Amino acid sequence: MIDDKELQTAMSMIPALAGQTDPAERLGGLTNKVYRIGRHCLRIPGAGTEEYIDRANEAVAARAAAAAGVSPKVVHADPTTGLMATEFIDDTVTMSPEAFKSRRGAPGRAGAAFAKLHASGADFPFRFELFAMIDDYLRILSGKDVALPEGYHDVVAEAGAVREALSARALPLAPCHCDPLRENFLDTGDRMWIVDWEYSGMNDPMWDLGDLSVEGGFDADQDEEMMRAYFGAEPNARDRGRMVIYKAMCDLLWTLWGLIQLANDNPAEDFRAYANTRFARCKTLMADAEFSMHLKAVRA
Ligand SMILES: Nc1ncnc2c1ncn2[C@@H]1O[C@H](COP(=O)(O)OP(=O)(O)O)[C@@H](O)[C@H]1O
Ligand SMILES: N[C@@H](CCOP(=O)(O)O)C(=O)O
Repeated sequence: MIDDKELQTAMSMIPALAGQTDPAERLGGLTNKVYRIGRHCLRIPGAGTEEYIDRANEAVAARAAAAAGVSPKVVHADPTTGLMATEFIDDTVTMSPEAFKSRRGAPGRAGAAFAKLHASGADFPFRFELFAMIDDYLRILSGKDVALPEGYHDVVAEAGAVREALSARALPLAPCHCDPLRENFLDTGDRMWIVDWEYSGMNDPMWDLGDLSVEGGFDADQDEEMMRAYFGAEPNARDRGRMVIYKAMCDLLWTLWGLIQLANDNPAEDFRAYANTRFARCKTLMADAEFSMHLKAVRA
């Protein structure tokens, strides 16, 4: 008997879970409550996520990603409340920077999973556009009592050159995950599953690769392995450049996401430190001599 009112209510709303007697095991999760219950994974949306997550978009994307063969089958997805259940994928390792290093071929398997997703032909309802997302998060934050890191607006202004370079030679939009945290990658050793479609949308496909590189703490060899598996060949300077530029840009965006968590009193971690660390890394990456070289390659 599950002794948790919220969990019981959630289960009662999902036909596949109603009346289940298997014990519920709480899994990791930064903003939501995620449980394993028998053959299923149940996700109860976290407080405040309705401000910035479109659950109808997520439901479409999660189903399309499952159809593309990169994500577990969706058993239930309520486009209004965001209550979701998927098939639980057994015998996987939830990825971490250490696991991406120690599990041979893991960056390549992640690259191959992205290639499958991006080439799937899926049409996600949301358009994930970095600078529109920054504006949106700034608007949400303007109604909250949280200070931006000093110099944030200056760096956004500086990123104007990045925006111009990226749009000068824009790649066709692809259905992207857009939030490839390492914990969203589940490795069987033969293939990489991807979960959690909350932020997904049509996007520049190189965003997914750059973001995973940062989240997975990849070194240059791991970047190359991921890109070679993705392209099925050595990447050209322009694609490599886009990937590297997005490493800094995802830090610029997720800094604001961290501040929203801080304002919403999310207890999962110290989100002031999280935002400061991401913003500092963004500035370091943008100041690197290689960054200008990659910008040049993107424009060429
Ligand atoms: N279908 C699934 N099968 C196995 N494990 C899963 C599944 N879905 C999620 N998980 C595990 O639960 C964790 C948290 O899920 P996630 O949806 O990413 O929550 P959050 O968005 O709050 O981080 C994942 O890191 C993964 O380990
Ligand atoms: N987009 C954020 C993390 C979102 O985490 P989730 O666990 O709520 O999906 C980031 O990249 O930091």
